[in-house]
Amino acid sequence: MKEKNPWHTPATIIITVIGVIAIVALVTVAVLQNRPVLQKYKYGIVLDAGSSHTALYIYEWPAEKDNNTGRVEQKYSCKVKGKGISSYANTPEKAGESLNECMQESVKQVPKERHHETPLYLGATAGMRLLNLENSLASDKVFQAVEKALQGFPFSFQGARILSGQEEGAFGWVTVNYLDDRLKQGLETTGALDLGGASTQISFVSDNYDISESPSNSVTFRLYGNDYNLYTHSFLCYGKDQALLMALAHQTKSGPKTIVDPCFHPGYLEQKQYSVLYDSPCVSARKPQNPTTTFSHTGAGNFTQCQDVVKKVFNFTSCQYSRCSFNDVFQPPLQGTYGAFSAYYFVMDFLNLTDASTPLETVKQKLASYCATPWNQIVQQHPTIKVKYLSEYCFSGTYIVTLLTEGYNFTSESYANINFIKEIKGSDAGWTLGYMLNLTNMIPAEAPDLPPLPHAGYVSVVTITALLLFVLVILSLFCFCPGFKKQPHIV
Ligand SMILES: O=P(O)(O)OP(=O)(O)OP(=O)(O)OC[C@H]1O[C@@H](n2cnc3c(O)ncnc32)[C@H](O)[C@@H]1O
Ligand SMILES: [Ca+2]
Repeated sequence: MKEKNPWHTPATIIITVIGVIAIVALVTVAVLQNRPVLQKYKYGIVLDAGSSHTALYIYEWPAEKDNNTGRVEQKYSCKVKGKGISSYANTPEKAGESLNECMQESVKQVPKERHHETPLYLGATAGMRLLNLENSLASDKVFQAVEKALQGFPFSFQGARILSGQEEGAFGWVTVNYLDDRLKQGLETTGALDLGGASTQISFVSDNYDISESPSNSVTFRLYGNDYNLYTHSFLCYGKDQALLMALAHQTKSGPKTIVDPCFHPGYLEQKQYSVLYDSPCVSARKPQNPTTTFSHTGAGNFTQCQDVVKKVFNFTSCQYSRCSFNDVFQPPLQGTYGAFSAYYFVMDFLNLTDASTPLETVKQKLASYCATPWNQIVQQHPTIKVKYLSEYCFSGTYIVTLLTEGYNFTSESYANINFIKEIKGSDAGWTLGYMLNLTNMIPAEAPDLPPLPHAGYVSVVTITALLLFVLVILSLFCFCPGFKKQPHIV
């Protein structure tokens, strides 16, 4: 006699098969219905026409989610060869031509079917601000040439313009906090420090400060349901190239034939032209009366003396507000952490000083020893680095430390809150992303309604519930239907 398995009745087999089919069907429908839609992307292009060079960035985001949950990421970047567009004041057509190579590459990078709907923006910063101050006709011509060149590409060109200093500072802050996911999550924000060639920006949220004390330094945002009261200031002429010109102008007031500059390495010697040095609105007013045509620029390599020279480019004597940074500019108390990018990063990275755990005192000691290193030794140690950059790292490092401590009032303690960064999660830190997010209304004022569960959680809950229901049905059949009870079958 063989006991037959009581589950092997036609009824249980049919119920089991139907049950399994039902569960598979239920889970499949739920997963398909709620699966993220096949990823199609949209694109936006921003040209950052800086004082020293132009860079192109292509951003990409999932097509279905452009106004709430989708992340915008940098897909591609291209460094335009040559100098910034403001350097083409005398040959404006060349400013337009200079953009062709990167633009042609963008045509390949963005899928063809998206070309016509991809917005293209050009924002110019301090180089064009200075050219506009000096010669507005020349700056208009440069813009005309650039616009003509950009209109020749298949994208949706949205115009070329000069950003105000407030915009440049505020959009840099938006970029850093967007990439760090601080805005969407309503987390404490991080400040943004941007050091360009011709201007520098500081932007941060400081609680309990009175906006009305200096309304021009205040920008208010409502992003993802949170209000932000941002302090921002852009110092024209305080980018590292113009600051160097100002420091040299201080040392050549009397029009000497030779200067011994503590911000350059011992043994450094270069003949420089007065006409080139004073060819900028940041210094032109200080031009000596009867200078020789050239002067010998020699180095002494002394950090402390270099700091004294650098301090002379700041004016600390007057402040009409409750507190100031420098040049009679209001600045509320520093607060929180800061991301320092562009030249802050390039310079501190070269000097191996980007580690946030390096104390300010150590930074100064390392700079002092770097500045004191003879020029021929520096050149030998770094054969691949552009000589112009190489010769200026001592000045630039000293300028950065002086700007942060004497200018913005960072102390040994608060200096530890500065992170020197180039990019965040693969996207470069800078104003361009924030500018595009703003112009495409990609950051909503109110928090988007998100589904209560993430997709994976939703699928798990549906699967587990279906399984539980199935087990429950089988158990109840087993308990309450007599035909399902275990019975010996006599064969
Ligand atoms: O914001 P503005 O003032 O318009 O200027 P920019 O946008 O052209 O300025 P960048 O941040 O691109 O660069 C800032 C400065 O850093 C310089 N720079 C770029 N790469 C560098 C490197 O690797 N080492 C040293 N300096 C560098 C560059 O020449 C500028 O003087
Ligand atoms: Ca810049």
